[in-house]
Parts: sequence; C-alpha cells; structure tokens
Amino acid sequence: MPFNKEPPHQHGTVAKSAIVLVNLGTPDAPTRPAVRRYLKQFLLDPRVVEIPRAVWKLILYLAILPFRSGQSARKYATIWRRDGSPLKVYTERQATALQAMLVQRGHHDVEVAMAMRYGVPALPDVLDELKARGAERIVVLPAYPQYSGTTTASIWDAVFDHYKKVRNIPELRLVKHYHDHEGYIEALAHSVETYWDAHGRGDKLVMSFHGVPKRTLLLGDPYHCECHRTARLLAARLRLAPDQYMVTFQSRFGKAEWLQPYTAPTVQQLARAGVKRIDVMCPGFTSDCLETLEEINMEVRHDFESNGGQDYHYIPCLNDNPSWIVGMAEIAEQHLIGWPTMLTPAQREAQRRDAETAREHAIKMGA
Ligand SMILES: C=CC1=C(C)c2cc3[nH]c(cc4nc(cc5[nH]c(cc1n2)c(C)c5CCC(=O)O)C(CCC(=O)O)=C4C)c(C)c3C=C
Ligand SMILES: [Fe+2]
Ligand SMILES: [Fe+2]
Repeated sequence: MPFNKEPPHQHGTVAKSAIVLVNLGTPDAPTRPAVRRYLKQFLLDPRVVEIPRAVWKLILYLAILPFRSGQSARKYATIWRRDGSPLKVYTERQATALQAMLVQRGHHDVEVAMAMRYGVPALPDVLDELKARGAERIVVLPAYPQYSGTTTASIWDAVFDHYKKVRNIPELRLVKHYHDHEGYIEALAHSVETYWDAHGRGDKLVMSFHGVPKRTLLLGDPYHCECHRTARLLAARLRLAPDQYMVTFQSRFGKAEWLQPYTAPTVQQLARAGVKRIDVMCPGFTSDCLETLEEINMEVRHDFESNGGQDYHYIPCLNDNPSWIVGMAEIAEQHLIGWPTMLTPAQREAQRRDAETAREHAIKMGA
C-alpha cells in the first residue's frame, strides 16, 4: 500500500501538542436525506452492529434505512436548534472552553480541536489539519466516559485506519475512559446538586445510560461494569442510599436483548407503583443529544405521566457546565503529562527563532 507523501522534512521545526475531542457525530440537518447519510455511515461500522456483513447490509438497505431515516429525521426536527444539532453545538462549546481552561491553567502551548466519528468535522480531516499546523503529539479524547467496543474502540479504529496511510505519524495518546475520574464524578454531582437547589428533589434518581447488546457484555465488553461504577461513585458522592437511585439502559435498537433494565418500562413501573416524582439524568452522555432531549425528556416523560406519574424532571447533561470544563481539563492534563504544553507565547516565539536559525544552518551545511 502506498503511503502519503509528506512535506519535505524541516530541520528544527517546533513540535506542538494537541487534544482532539471526539464525539459520535450527528446529521447535518434534520432531514431524511441527511439522516440517511448519517445512519448509513454509523450503522455500517462493524463495531456498532456485529452481524455478518452480507446479512446486515441486506437488512440495513432494505428494512432499516428506508424507514428509520424519515422517523429519526422527524425526531431530530423536534430538538434541532437555530445553531444546529445539540450534540455538535455542545461539543464545539466544550472544545472552545477546554482550550481557554487549559490556557488559564498554564498550558499555553496546546491546541484543542473537535471532531466527529461519523459525519463532520470528520476525524481523519481534523487529524490532518492538526498535523499541518505542527501538532506532533496528539491526545485523542472521546466524549464517552465509559469504554465500549461500540463507541471508544470505533474511534480508535478510525485513528489507526487513518494513520495506516501516513508516513510520519504523530505521537499518540488514546484516552480509554474516565468513568471513575474524580473530575467527571464531581461535575455530575455538581450538576445534580445545582438542579436540586433550583427545583427540589424527587423520590428517586434514575441514571439512564445508552444501552448496548447484552451479548457484548457476555463477550467481555466492560461498558456495563463501568456504567455501574460511575453510578455507585456518583451515588456515594450525593450520599444516596441504594433505594434512592437506580441504573437503567435506554435507546435499544433491534430485536436482540440489550442491557437491562430498560429505561422506559422501568419508569412506567415506577409511575404505576405510585412514585410521584422522579429525576432522570444521563451520566454517560457528556452532551445533550437526540437520545437525551427527545427520548428521555419527551418520550420517557410521556411514559411516566401517562402511567400516573406526576412530576418528571430531566437533569441536563454536563454540556459546557464550568465544573465539567474543569473536569475535562484535569483528564486532559493526566494524558498530557511529560509533553511540553506550558510554553508561553514568548517562549514559543523564541523556540521558533531558534528553529529558524537551525534550519538556515542546515541549509548552509547542505543537509
Ligand atoms: C445500532 C446499535 C447502536 C449501538 C450499539 C449504539 C451504542 C451507543 N451509542 C451511543 C451514543 C449515541 N447514540 C446516538 C444515536 C443513535 N444510536 C444508534 C444506535 C446504536 N448506538 C442510532 C441508530 C442512533 C441514531 C438515532 C436514531 O435513529 O435513533 C446518539 C445521538 C446522536 C445525535 O445526533 O444526537 C448518541 C450520543 C453510546 C454512548 C453507545 C454505547 C455505549
Ligand atoms: Fe447510539
Ligand atoms: Fe457488569
């Protein structure tokens, strides 16, 4: 396989560090063609659906894309913002705020970018742009606190696939998870406490995570355990007794069994059992998106209310909450360790001048 041609090697270049915050991706518009394009790329990823390719392609092209594209487009239309898809808007804001927070913490010399696994800005393009701007060290930070083969590993596949074609590969650090990181748990706790201060608190806190097929758990995917660990740590931090919270899994896709208990039937049962008020949060989603704003805040709310529940509260995701930006900076710092990120602009300028002198010298010497 041919490898891409690199620009001529320059002596004395100054290497920069970068962080790329990678989220799942989202359609470009809440329309049928845009959602179809997005679903096709997403659902063709073998990490996401582990069915033999030929069989799956038949099902996808004949049964899923023709129906789901329109259905999902209608759902996206209910949450779409003037500035675009919530997932993208919040991920962009997080990247901008993380950049500013890192500078505030003394890391003047690290660039933060945002990318999507599916759709745009496409991860390979962002990796290329960072490299073109001199990034020789890159931290890949998935927007998923809990590791899953279906999400985190898929980002890694995209990184590895991209660099398979590249001759001069930057130094890489891939963040696997931060489901139990203090900065993440603290940000979650802060968002719940802030919500409770403003709206009072419910009889139960439901922590709803995105589901995955149960088969992946049986095959050794740690996702289920990491969700439960997050929930235990958050409950401990909020001083919740075991009967004051529960863990559920949402967004089931297809007919196979997924991780249980499922969110919607659980909430219906709670309403039927006479629980009057529940607070629902989605700790596994760092940004609000279709699955939280439409499924949890609209569909599941309706399930609760139509089964006799009185008071349904959805606690928003971390989004660009200042405490989460601090948490992200702490996570990023752990993975930047040892890399020179604290150069001030003046120091970087001095380095650049040194590099120029080295380059001129190398040219004189015929190197
Ligand atoms: C088909 C199987 C799916 C698996 C496995 C899966 C895992 C998974 N997904 C997220 C996070 C998100 N998923 C989102 C949307 C979404 N997810 C699936 C399917 C699977 N997800 C579909 C088909 C869709 C598209 C919407 C729809 O048609 O229902 C989103 C929201 C994207 C947005 O644009 O707002 C997120 C975020 C995780 C964390 C995960 C496994 C742990
Ligand atoms: Fe999903
Ligand atoms: Fe488990």
